[in-house]
Amino acid sequence: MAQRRIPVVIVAGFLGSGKTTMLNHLLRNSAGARIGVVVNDFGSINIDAMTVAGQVDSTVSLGNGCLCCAVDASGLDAMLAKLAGPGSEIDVIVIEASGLAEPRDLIRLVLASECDRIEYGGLLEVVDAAEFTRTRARHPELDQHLALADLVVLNKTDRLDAGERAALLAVLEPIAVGTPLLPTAMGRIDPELLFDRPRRPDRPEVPRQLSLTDLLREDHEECGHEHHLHAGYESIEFISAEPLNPRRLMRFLDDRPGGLYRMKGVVYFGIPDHKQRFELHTVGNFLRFHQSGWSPGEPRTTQLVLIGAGIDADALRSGLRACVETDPEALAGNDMLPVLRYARG
Ligand SMILES: Nc1nc2c(ncn2[C@@H]2O[C@H](COP(=O)(O)OP(=O)(O)OP(=O)(O)O)[C@@H](O)[C@H]2O)c(=O)[nH]1
Repeated sequence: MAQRRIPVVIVAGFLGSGKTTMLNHLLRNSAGARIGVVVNDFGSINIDAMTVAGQVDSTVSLGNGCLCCAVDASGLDAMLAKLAGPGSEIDVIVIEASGLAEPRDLIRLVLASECDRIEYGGLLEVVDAAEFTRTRARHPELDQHLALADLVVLNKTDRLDAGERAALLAVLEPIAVGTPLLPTAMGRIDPELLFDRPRRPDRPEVPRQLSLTDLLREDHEECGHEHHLHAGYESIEFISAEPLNPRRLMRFLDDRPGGLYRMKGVVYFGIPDHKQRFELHTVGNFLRFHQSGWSPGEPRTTQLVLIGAGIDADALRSGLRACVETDPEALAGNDMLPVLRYARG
């Protein structure tokens, strides 16, 4: 199977909105994923806490398999190539946009990258909920950033009461039309909203002593409960042994509700010439399919997980059930065109 490209997620947000706080949170709660973080200076990333294993030039190797590197926009492509180089063990690359460039320019840089081991993975805009009105007055371009974002992280909601929060959501919704708004405090987003837990069958987990990184995980710090990050999110599973109709699934995806932060899993379309396994991956508005072959003996089934807040589970399940094709013979190759627009090998 071809090596999967490494998704590159861009994190933007105005000064002090909480980008670094969120990155530190992701590094401490990476769920086994190896994260490459690109910042424009190391200053605020909590490197001490991550057991620094070594520093080479502008790259710091973190104890949990994550890498952190500092570049300006001109060095970005070279750094992406380095992070994603042959034998790279990085699962996801996160670029903190502050001081580097406008998010739009960064997206262009990533899309135009000559490195064929990466792919653009979406834009997260971090917003300081308490300062939103003042920030917007000083930086009217914030509206464009919000419109461009795939997921808006509404941080510092601890500083708002319920009425202020509702008023802010009412202002934001028409600016970021259809884009999921994710309220958080201290950037504590569930890492699985951004990337999958890696499966490393070649290296089974062996029992071991807790490392410093394990001990620093906020799960342990706060309540010792592994899955508390999922609290407040709802997770829905959908399984179908019958193939899905690609056009109907794309219509379902186009209309997915704003509270649906993440979808992941495998889709089986079963259309002649397109009988491959299509892995679906959405982060907010961002959507991508990865095509690959089925492993020997792997059942040809669609299996999806939907994660969100305030979502109507029954409506989503019945929406997906309506995508099941009862007459696959009626489908032709060109029914796959809407899917293939979002697909990579
Ligand atoms: N009350 C509160 N404070 C927060 C929250 N998130 C971050 N902070 C604080 O806000 C300040 C700025 O956070 P950073 O994470 O450094 O913000 P940033 O976007 O990386 O800032 P720059 O790198 O300067 O652009 C820090 O003092 C954080 O501790 C939150 O949800 N609630």
